[in-house]
Amino acid sequence: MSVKLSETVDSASSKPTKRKNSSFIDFIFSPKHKRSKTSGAEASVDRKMADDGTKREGATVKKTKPSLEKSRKKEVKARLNDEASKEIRSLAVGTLAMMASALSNQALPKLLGKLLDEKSSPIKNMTCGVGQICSATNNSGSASKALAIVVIGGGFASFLRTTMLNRAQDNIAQRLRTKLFSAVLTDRDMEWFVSGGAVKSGKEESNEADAAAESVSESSASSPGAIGSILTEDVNKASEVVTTVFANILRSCSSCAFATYHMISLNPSLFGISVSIVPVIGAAAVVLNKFVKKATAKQRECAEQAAAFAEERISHIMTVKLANREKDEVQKYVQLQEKCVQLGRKVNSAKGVFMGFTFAATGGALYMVFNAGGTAVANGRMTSGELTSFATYSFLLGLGTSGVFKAVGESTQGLVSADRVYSLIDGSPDAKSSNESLKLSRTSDAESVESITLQNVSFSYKSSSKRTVLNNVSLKLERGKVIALVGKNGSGKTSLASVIAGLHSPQGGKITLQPSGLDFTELDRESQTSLIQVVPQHPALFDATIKSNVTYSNPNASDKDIEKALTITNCNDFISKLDDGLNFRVGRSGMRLSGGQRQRLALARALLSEPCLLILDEPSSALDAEGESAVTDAVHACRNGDNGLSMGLLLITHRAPTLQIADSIIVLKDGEVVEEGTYDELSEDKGSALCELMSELA
Ligand SMILES: Nc1ncnc2c1ncn2[C@@H]1O[C@H](COP(=O)(O)OP(=O)(O)OP(=O)(O)O)[C@@H](O)[C@H]1O
Repeated sequence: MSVKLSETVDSASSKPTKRKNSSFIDFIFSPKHKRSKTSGAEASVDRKMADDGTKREGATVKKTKPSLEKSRKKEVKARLNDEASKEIRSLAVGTLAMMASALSNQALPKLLGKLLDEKSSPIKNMTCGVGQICSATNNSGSASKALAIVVIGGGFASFLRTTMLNRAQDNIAQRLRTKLFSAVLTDRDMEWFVSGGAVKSGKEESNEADAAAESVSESSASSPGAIGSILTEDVNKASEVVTTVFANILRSCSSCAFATYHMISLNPSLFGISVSIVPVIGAAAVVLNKFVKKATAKQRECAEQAAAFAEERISHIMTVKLANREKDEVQKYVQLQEKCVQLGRKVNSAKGVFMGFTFAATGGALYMVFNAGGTAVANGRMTSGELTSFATYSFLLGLGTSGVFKAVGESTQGLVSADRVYSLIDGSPDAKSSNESLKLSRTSDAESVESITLQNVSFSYKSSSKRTVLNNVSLKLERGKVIALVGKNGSGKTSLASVIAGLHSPQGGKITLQPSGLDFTELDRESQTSLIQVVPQHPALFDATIKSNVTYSNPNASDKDIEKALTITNCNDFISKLDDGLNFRVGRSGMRLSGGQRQRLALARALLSEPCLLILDEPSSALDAEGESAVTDAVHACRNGDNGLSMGLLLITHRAPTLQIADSIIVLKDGEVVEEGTYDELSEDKGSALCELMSELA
């Protein structure tokens, strides 16, 4: 059998591939405007350090030391810079346009002052001819013309700034979303999804949670609601950091610089008075920034919990309604929302205090400026137009200063979000790298597999690793043979099926392909799914047409193949009665079909990929009639494979008629195989584990 290394799916593509020596945002965030030098190697060391000292299973990071927080921050910034560098053209045009619009804003006060002086002293701008006939010189319209140019130019620059920066932001957000979605879908094993992704970060935070929050699953990190919240809100905030927020900081800084220059050139002593408030506002901003950062992290976590809660209740709406718990659930959701709102209020109050404080301080400074400036005008040291210009520049300086602080606050929030995004992208270090996987050729290698053998397979779930769910399980699954797997509830049947299908990796023993002896767990997912298909007890269908649901396992299947799979599974009968036939939309989770019809379609889907082994988890008793014939169809398909290529069938069942058609029965008890034999052999021995089990179930 020829085996080649898989074409590597670059799982690392979701991780930073290069680091820039200097960064947009280091300039902004570095306290002394010190550029961070983060090489790829440094970044990986950073990540290792972070991994060593932090609990980073899944989506969350538990910070233990300030230094780690620093290195993580550095890494997040470097990765955002990588993203920004891909949008350099839009960012450059947008930033230049923003600077141009800032310049036009700066020119306005001077031109307005000039216009005021021209209008208030028209005589200065008049030329008087012989006979004292005076007329306004061309000079009187110069301020108006310049104003018109500045206003139109400024408008165009604003248009350019908005479109280019938003374009860059949308592109970055789109790439982050794609990476994140791809990481979640491809890099995570089933364990991550079923165990909730992670132990939540910051126990100290959950201690503060109120009763409602505590009642919500602590492990919501991998819930669709939580992931959805990160995909939308956090990605938006993260992409803003290197686009609009960065440009806002630049604009505000340049605004401050220009205003300062003009104010000094107009009246240096007045400038001294007006900037006396800056250190006070700066100190307030530093305090605020620290608080906002902490509160934002808590707020985002709370939003994630609420989203996970809502998503779970909506997806299990039937259970909620059957238990008549709608009002209770709404109440819990309200409590969660209240908790989030309270955290949001803290952030908003802090911002409000800062804005109010800034307003009062700026107002005070303006009062002092006008007081001293009025005297200067009265003494003829300044014109009223110059004072107006000065006051407007003071206003712009205040606006610029608060703009810088506001943008720094936003970037702090954005970095918190970016950290959440990258933590989810990076994921669990246990996820199998596709680089290490083997790929089977579908046509030759997969078809040559005659059986799949389990030798002393042991397995525990990582979330409860001390409990052995499967213990030294050995069995052989051959093409053309039907094996029935029986056992009490919780004996490990579904877990065994998941391990065989490659959804979970066993901690002990081996699963090998015969006759090649290849290790099944070493294969990539594509090869694994080409060999083994599972039809679960409650198969999931997507809200799409019957055809796209059936071809989900093999999108390239021909119409002939689809027709054949539907015929084998006896789907044609009910499909022909539907208005749109194969194009009938099955509704969310296939709810527009009966349980048995869903089971049949799932069976057709599994057969369409022509596996070596099919695992069928029998439907529950409520679906008995339909389920039974679906099982019969599966048995038929197993024994009468195409081109003489039959398939193995592992049936998880309890029903006697199914047991009778099986070639062999395996009885599982507490994760161990306690009995194996034909139905006749095992049912003859009244003391057998099978008889004991059947009498218990009767
Ligand atoms: N995701 C999980 N994390 C931790 N433990 C789990 C998980 N899933 C199942 N278990 C545990 O593993 C054991 C075997 O469960 P499994 O679902 O395989 O049993 P089963 O034989 O299929 O049961 P049933 O007949 O009720 O479907 C159970 O004790 C169960 O509590």
